[in-house]
Amino acid sequence: MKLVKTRQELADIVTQWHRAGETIGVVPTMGSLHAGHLALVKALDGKATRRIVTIFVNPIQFNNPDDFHLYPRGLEADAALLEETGGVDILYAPDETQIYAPGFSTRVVVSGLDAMLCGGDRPGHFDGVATIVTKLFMQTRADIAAFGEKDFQQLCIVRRLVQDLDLPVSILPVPTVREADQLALSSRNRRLTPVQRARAAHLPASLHTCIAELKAGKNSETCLKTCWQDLEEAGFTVHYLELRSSKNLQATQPSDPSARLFVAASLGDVRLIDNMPLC
Ligand SMILES: Nc1ncnc2c1ncn2[C@@H]1O[C@H](COP(=O)(O)OP(=O)(O)OP(=O)(O)O)[C@@H](O)[C@H]1O
Ligand SMILES: CC(C)(CO)[C@@H](O)C(=O)[O-]
Ligand code: BAL
Repeated sequence: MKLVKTRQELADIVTQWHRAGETIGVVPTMGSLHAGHLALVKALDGKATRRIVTIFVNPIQFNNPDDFHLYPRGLEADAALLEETGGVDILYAPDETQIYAPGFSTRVVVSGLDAMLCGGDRPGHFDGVATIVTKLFMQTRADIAAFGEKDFQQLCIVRRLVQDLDLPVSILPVPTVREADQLALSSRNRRLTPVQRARAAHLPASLHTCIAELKAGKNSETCLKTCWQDLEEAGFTVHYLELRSSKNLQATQPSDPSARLFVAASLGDVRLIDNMPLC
């Protein structure tokens, strides 16, 4: 695996790959890699002949400066994990100068999908995500890109932007990888204290309970209210808990086969998200 830090070096390599008829797969990340990220790399097996993992903690997608400064970072450990796992040709870890030149003022806005759920309590977040993802697609010239279903709204927004801008990349969704207690793996989990980490298991457990009740035909407003209260009793501050369609993220009913339960909730200043389908 080669560590590449400049967009010029990356451009030289991907140009050669394209000339040689290689298919390029990319996994965009913000680092502090875990088994969820490795599952995205693995999902490219048989779909790309060359694989790039990008690591860039993108300042413009953070609405909260503390969240940006406290975001876990560790390039050496990330590089070692990828090297040990194998199958990655390039780790692209640019600094800010390679991404946002002085005077940078363009934003990619996927309107509609960006205002709800995480877009509601992280204003501007998805403009930052759509902008960096578009830039990473251009810089890596990827044919295929893997994204996790843990960040389901992000996945929907990336699909929309690829379709709307005719970008020549296909999007590969990858199911959420979970810990033994069902907590979704996330880089931010590292910021939880041991007590918070133990409590965090309430998040997937409450979603499972809520889904079982919805499927049993109980009133959906009551189920969501009870689930919200359960989470608050477990120490969470709940930002949203909503039933939405996986297809278009619009509000929906439990009888909709595409219905999915979405949650964002914080323990202290660590904000966690999760989502699960009803079917
Ligand atoms: N548990 C997981 N299972 C599958 N994919 C995941 C998981 N966690 C993250 N991903 C995916 O990895 C990619 C990079 O995400 P990112 O680097 O932000 O990691 P993260 O663990 O989601 O961190 P955080 O949510 O704390 O920012 C995204 O496509 C994301 O959906
Ligand atoms: C897609 C992404 C790498 C863009 O910064 C980020 O939002 C993430 O890690 O999910
Ligand atoms: N995993 C999504 C990136 C973020 O929370 O900013």
